[in-house]
Amino acid sequence: MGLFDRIKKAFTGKDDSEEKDLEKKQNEPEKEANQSEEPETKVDETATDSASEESTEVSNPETVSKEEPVEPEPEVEAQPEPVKEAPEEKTAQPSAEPEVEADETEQPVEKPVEEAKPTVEPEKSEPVAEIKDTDEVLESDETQEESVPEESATETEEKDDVKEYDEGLKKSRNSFSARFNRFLANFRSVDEDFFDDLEELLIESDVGYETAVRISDELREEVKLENAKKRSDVSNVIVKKLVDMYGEEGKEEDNSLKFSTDKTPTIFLFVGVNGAGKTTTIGKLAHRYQQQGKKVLLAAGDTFRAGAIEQLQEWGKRDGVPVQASKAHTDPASVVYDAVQRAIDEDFDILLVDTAGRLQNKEGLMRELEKIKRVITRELPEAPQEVLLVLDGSTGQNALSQAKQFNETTEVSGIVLTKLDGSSQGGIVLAIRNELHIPVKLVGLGEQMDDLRDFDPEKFIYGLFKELIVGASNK
Ligand SMILES: Nc1nc2c(ncn2[C@@H]2O[C@H](COP(=O)(O)OP(=O)(O)OP(=O)(O)O)[C@@H](O)[C@H]2O)c(=O)[nH]1
Repeated sequence: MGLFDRIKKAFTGKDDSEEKDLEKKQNEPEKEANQSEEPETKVDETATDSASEESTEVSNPETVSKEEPVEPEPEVEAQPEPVKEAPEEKTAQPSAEPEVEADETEQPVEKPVEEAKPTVEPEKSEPVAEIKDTDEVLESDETQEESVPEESATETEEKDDVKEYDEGLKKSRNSFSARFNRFLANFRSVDEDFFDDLEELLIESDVGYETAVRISDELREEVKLENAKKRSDVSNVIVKKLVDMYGEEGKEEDNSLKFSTDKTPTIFLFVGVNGAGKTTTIGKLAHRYQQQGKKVLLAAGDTFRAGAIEQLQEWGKRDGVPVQASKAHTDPASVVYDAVQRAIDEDFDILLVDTAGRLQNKEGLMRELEKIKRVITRELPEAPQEVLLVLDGSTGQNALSQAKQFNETTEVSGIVLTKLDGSSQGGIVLAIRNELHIPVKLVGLGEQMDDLRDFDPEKFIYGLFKELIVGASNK
């Protein structure tokens, strides 16, 4: 079962693959009859697993004859399908986008404070289902009901997670849904223009140029293969393809954070350009580990900017955790050295290291980050357990090029994608996967302490495509 079917089953209780089988069986005699006239449609070897699995299934003519008659097809030229919660108007962009990498001299970074909390409108009563591991999802509902007499803490967290993804990604979702529906509204037939427009839609959604072309090429085959002609079928094939692709690309990916395997402190080094959200992410993570009863220390390694030290100290106060800091413009490597020593001597569990997002030039910054890393590894050979690159998800392709630059010089082990509660185009996750192969490990879904989540691809995809997935089941 592909990711699309799994997610749909988990959230709607419907299994699209079963419906598909049924439809296939119903259409089989028709196809057989046509085979004598038309050359066989070639199955693209690159087509996704779901499509090829389906296409290889052998239908049983006996079963077919017992099934219900084929539903009448709605008109191709029908009005665009109404899609729930997908307002046509563009959702507001954060008015003050942090100028990444821009000025070399001016310090203050404009912060999109206006975006503070996403306006959490009451969601339509969509049942918040839990996304489980593949195997669990495949289990029957009865099994789950029987074995869960009371809700465990993990389950409550899971539900909170789904809710947070759902609410946090609302703007991104609406923005993508609106584009997608505009695209479908222009749908007349599946021709070259259609695929050109589709490519454009995908590029606008930040999946990256190469990925957009690839998806659109694969869809050419799939639309043909599925014999999709009406708008709802075409829409279904596209959404399914996108969702399955998120799953496909991330199959080998390990999204979990690594911790020290002995008694020495775990060290996470945070890198990324100004305003991406490093300090905020450190503050949120410190809160999380502090709540878990861990002893947390923060290191103010951004000595380039006095404000950055104060900002981290503010978070330290809020979280109730100590901050190792020095005066502005001291060597950040020495601050980090002191912090590592302190973490070892005072038995801290976790040390979170903030770094500068900008120096006079890129080479200087990269050299500084290397030096900081060397200092850490010299003291604790297995540390840092993570070098986390923080990227502002709402900056789209800009985030991707930053990631490429950082990755060339610093060995990045994971990505923190922040501000996904703004109008990001979730496609950036796909672009990062396809072009960088670095796992996203954490996502920022707001500015508050609790608005940080471990990256869960399935919940993310549900948050991003909810209406389209649910809508696809109601076709
Ligand atoms: N909406 C939203 N805002 C965020 C998120 N993460 C960070 N921010 C905001 O982004 C702005 C910049 O965050 P910082 O943590 O200061 O970024 P930084 O990378 O440390 O920047 P420098 O300290 O200048 O290097 C702040 O206003 C944060 O509140 C998020 O997930 N969602």
